[in-house]
Amino acid sequence: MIRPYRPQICEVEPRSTPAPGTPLPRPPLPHRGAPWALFLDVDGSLLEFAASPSGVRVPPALIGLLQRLRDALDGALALVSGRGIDDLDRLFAPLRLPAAGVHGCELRAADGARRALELDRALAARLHARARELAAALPGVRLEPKPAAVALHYRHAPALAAQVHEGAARIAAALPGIALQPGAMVCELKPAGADKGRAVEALRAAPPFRDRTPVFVGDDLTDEHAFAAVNRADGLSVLVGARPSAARYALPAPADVHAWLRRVAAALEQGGSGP
Ligand SMILES: O=P(O)(O)OC[C@H]1O[C@H](O[C@H]2O[C@H](CO)[C@@H](O)[C@H](O)[C@H]2O)[C@H](O)[C@@H](O)[C@@H]1O
Repeated sequence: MIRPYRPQICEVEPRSTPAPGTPLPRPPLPHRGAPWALFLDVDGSLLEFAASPSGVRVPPALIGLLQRLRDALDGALALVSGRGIDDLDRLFAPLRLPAAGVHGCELRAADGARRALELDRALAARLHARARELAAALPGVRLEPKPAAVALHYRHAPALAAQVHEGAARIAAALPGIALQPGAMVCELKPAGADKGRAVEALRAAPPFRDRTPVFVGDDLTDEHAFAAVNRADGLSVLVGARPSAARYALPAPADVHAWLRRVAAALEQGGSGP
């Protein structure tokens, strides 16, 4: 039997500059008097990866847990994803949480107000046409069109990874204003001005996120922008998995994220876990 790889995680306080290869510590629990704002990535962090974007399973208990966290944080809980916000609402129904979608192209504030970075129509048409052509030339590569972006998935054709990245890089080079966003068995093309770090900063500019310690949990390269943003704000950056990262804490897998979030919810409901 092949056992899934579970990186070793140690239980010590983080050092400011861990030596390369040193396991990151597990994240702490909230303390009284230092309220958190929680920002959660979705695929690979809250949800296990699936064969296709529509194949993911949201455990029913996760919906209840997110609801508890939102209430205990006075609303300061947001999803920050490469998926569009409508897709997030469908997955996490009946919740409609504050969110950043499509790597920060879409934002929904706590009061429900939405804004979106829109691509020029002609540019969007060229982007989608070039991405369709590339996917058609690479059997097994699947196209996921999104508002203002496009994802080229090669989970079903891993041998084509290099061709997908090279083809996507050619598209980005030909279309000013479009940038590459590599991810888990995927290469995405998105507006150059959008990333998850800016999305977290935009959400933090308004209540209930403002003046709270930002805590970001993510697994992928797109999440590095958000790790950097919360590190700048003296927040907590939590990597799901094990790889070189700007994150200062780590958890091995989504199941461990759920377990930690349950402890966070319990600590918040009891008024914080310490002085
Ligand atoms: O920022 P995230 O919430 O982590 O979203 C990143 C991308 O996630 C989805 O793709 C990934 O998950 C799929 C389902 O498990 C998997 O099949 C795929 O290989 C992964 O790359 C989503 O489809 C993308 O739109 C998101 O950008």
